[in-house]
Amino acid sequence: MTKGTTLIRGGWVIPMTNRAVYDGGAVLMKDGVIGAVFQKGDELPVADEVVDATGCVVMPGLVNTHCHSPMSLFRGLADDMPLDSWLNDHIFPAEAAHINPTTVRAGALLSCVEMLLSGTTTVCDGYFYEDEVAEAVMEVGMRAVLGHGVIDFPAPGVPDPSENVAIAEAFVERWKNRWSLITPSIFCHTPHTCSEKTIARAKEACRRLGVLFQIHIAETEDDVQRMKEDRGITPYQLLDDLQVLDESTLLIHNVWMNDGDMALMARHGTTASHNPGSNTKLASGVCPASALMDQGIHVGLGTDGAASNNNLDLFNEMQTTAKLHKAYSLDPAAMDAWTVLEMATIEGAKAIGLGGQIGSLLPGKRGDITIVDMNKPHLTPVYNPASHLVYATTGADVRDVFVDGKLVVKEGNLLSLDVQAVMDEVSRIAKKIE
Ligand SMILES: CSC[C@H]1O[C@@H](n2cnc3c(O)ncnc32)[C@H](O)[C@@H]1O
Ligand SMILES: [Zn+2]
Repeated sequence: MTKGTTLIRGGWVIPMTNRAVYDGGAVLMKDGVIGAVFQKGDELPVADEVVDATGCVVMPGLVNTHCHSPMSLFRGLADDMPLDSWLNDHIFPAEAAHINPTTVRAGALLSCVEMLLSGTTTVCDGYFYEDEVAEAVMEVGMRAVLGHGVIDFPAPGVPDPSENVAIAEAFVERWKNRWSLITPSIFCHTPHTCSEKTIARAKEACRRLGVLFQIHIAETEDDVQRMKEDRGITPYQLLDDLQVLDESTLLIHNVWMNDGDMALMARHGTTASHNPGSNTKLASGVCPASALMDQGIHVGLGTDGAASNNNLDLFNEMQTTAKLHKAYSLDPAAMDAWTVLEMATIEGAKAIGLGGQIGSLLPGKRGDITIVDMNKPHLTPVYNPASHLVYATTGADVRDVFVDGKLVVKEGNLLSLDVQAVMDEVSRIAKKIE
């Protein structure tokens, strides 16, 4: 099923343009774009294709605001340890030994398959050999913001760090107008592993090319302590001094921050990615996501890579988000289901610069739609579909997925490629890694 007109009818339509559920509603797509959303009783148009979504939720495709898609290669390789040893003793050595264009492509394909099958239609990614990630994204048929990695030591595909920003810039030039579903970007690793000069040059390139700048920040207490000891400022003050904070900068993690840091983000319109699965597994801490949103900051949800999560299921991430913040604040009303659903859809889309294109079923936006089957024992009965999406659904409940109006997952099966072959290739590579 490709473009033309498609009518998805029946079920609970949750457009995320407001906090409404249209029981027995319908959605019309025309030429890959949302044409109209109907409520029960509205006269429905004739369409080329009709999808019966009775017993299902029809919602915008989920938006994963932070991932390193090739890292599914390292899923389960190093668990139950803090970020510092996970990264320095296990992941960086594994990357130095095993990351090359072939392995990046295989890992990225596997991650894209996992994300699409679990209802995520857009991912904001960052890694090395990002051209290979882009090729994988195109092959599978997903939407993505892809950041080429920048770090001030030798990295996969970037043996000479003095060329890191130039290589990232060339990636952006190559992909800027290549395929409508791919938006290129530049990803600086952290304010510790990139010098002030590197960060400033990378952001200057992003401004000139009109693309998103991404950076991990304040992930652990030690990250912030070291910066305070070395320079007497917080990482946020550093980025402010370097004039990096604006609406096209996505700050990832934001765990150890103070009121002044939040005020800086709010003043500049800087956006945030909240990654509770990774932050809890690495015991990094809890991002003050509610306080950020109270300041008007757009906060999206991210899985981070599968090596620190260890899955890429945004339904799982939504549940973690809601429960973590309730337990942490001792307030059961904190992070209610609608707030979390907004983070996984419209707020995430805004956070990565795609708020005008995706994240809700507003007429004129691209046709990225996830259909979730509620006819399951663990989703019965249905009083409130929004509640089920956050507290009871898993990615395995996703039935159909459309990206840009094209059906890519049908009845739980990926249409674009052979999933077993993708899994086999990653298992083959993993034999050399262990
Ligand atoms: C330039 S981004 C790719 C780079 O980042 C590493 N990475 C993956 N997850 C994390 C994390 O949570 N904190 C810091 N760095 C991370 C990844 O291994 C790549 O080397
Ligand atoms: Zn990350």
